[in-house]
Amino acid sequence: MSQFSKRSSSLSSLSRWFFRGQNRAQNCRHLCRLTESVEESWEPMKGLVKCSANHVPLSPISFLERAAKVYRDRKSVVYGSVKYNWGETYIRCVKLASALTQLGIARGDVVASLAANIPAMQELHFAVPMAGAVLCSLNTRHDAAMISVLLQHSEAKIIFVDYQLLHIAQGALDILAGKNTKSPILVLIPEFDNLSPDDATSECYNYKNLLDMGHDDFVSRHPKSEWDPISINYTSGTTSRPKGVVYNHRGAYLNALATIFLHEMTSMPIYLWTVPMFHCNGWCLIWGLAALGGTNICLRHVSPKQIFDSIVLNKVTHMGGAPTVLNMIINSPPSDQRPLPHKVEIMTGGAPPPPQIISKIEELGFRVSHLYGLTETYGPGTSCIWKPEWDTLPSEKRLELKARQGVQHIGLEEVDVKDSVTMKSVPADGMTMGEIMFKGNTVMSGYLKDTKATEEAFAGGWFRSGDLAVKHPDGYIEIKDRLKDIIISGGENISSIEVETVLYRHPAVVEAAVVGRPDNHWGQTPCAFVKVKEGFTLVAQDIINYCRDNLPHYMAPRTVIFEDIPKTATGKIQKFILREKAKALGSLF
Ligand SMILES: Nc1ncnc2c1ncn2[C@@H]1O[C@H](COP(=O)(O)OP(=O)(O)OP(=O)(O)O)[C@@H](O)[C@H]1O
Repeated sequence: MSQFSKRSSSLSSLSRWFFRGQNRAQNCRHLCRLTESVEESWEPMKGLVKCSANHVPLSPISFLERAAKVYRDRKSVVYGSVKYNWGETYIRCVKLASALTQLGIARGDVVASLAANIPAMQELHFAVPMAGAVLCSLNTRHDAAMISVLLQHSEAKIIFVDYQLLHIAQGALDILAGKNTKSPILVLIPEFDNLSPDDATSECYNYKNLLDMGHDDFVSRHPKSEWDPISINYTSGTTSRPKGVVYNHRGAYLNALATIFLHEMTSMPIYLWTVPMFHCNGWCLIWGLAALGGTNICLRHVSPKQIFDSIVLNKVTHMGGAPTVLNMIINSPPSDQRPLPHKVEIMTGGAPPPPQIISKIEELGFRVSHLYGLTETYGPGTSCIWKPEWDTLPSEKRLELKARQGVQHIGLEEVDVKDSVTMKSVPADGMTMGEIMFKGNTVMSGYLKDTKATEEAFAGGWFRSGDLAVKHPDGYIEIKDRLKDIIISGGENISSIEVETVLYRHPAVVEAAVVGRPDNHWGQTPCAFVKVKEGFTLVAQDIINYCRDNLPHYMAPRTVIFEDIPKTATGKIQKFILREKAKALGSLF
């Protein structure tokens, strides 16, 4: 029986899971040797030539170069009154790349950014690789201490800083100076190319100067190999300290194309940025939009009113957002909402979307697609591909199907749910749990400077996600929990996602999260954190009774805490904070 079959796991089997990891590094090294010997024995057919005519390392840089010709006069970016077309964006990127090389940036150097969803972020995604360098876009919610750690770890030579985040970056550089560590050069990004007097007198470089410095005949440094790194993305830090995930040009190219397919985008879409551009390079869509000559609509601050206004004003066709963004839209006051002039495709992912949220956002005129992935898979890795025959099913069944994480996208070779010890696929019975594993060209190159973590992640020749799921008879996967989030009570596995789904059905609940509270008798008991809708009053017993009416009793929360729920900048609930709070309560029994 699988280690994670629904009602049979115990705490000891969970720890076995971790300890088997020690053998994984060995498996991984064995696998690499096998691969080498296969390549040695291959002989090419006579007369075939691999040359520049038929082989170019894949890189998203080529999307921009083509867009500058094919979509030259189409808008590439809109940010309030700032508008550039693809011809202008291309020239700006060439000049910026040229300026970076003048500042001494060489192939493989790291250039960091700390900025909101503004046009400079789009430009840096092309200009930095065009200078042969590696972009490290940092989470805008980090504090100075964390930014200093990430700058030191990535060894960034330059950091581009949004003027609104200057104090954070400056604080980080002060910390580095205090440690006698070499600081990166700071380049200030003002709100507009016209500098304010304050910006002009600042001692650091600024974005405008750099553009002026750059030459428009600079020849881009395309990658020598498509395996060359293009970006470093630190994970969200939802469960632990952020890890530096390295992407290469080939993976970025393929995932950008796969993601535009997932969004069902056709030529020249209009995309509203509510997904942070720093998160997995905007799920690789910054590059993907260039492939289609799309328009990037930038918003500095995301609010439901701005989203609705922008959709109407800019004729937005597509947008993306974590389930928390969707939840924010549906719970916004009617005065902030506007009737949608057309169907807007909205891609959600990053956390499990409760079916109730999907239902309500669709009532507002959006069409939801659901994707799943990790920073390690360049963002999107699977999608719940919709089948037309499902359209006529009862609403509850349709939502249940759409909340599943689905199947691999075209950029990946395989996604499977496996027993993490035996590496056997779990049966497609919708019941037996295993770990989601990935294989293919859109899996990270590895963790920066962390060989041990990289080997463990790839042990057995698959990338191990740490997410627990079941596989349904139609091959679609459904996440039950993160390995670190599953609650084990009296030897039973409790999926926090299943309990949360029931909580979201309660008419007075806006947001909910469930974690394990340590318990002397049961090991853990479910503890729910609940945010109640304005105008409603609930007591803990209301929630407990509701869950007991809709779930097996052992899954119902024993503790309920009413409060706001902490989230990361990418919209993920910070369960580690909630776990600390639950732990501080002590044992219930
Ligand atoms: N559609 C989805 N449904 C359920 N969970 C999802 C979905 N999309 C993403 N996730 C969750 O998000 C995780 C990936 O998050 P990400 O790579 O952004 O950083 P993180 O894992 O939260 O950070 P850290 O590893 O530092 O804790 C997945 O492993 C999964 O648990």
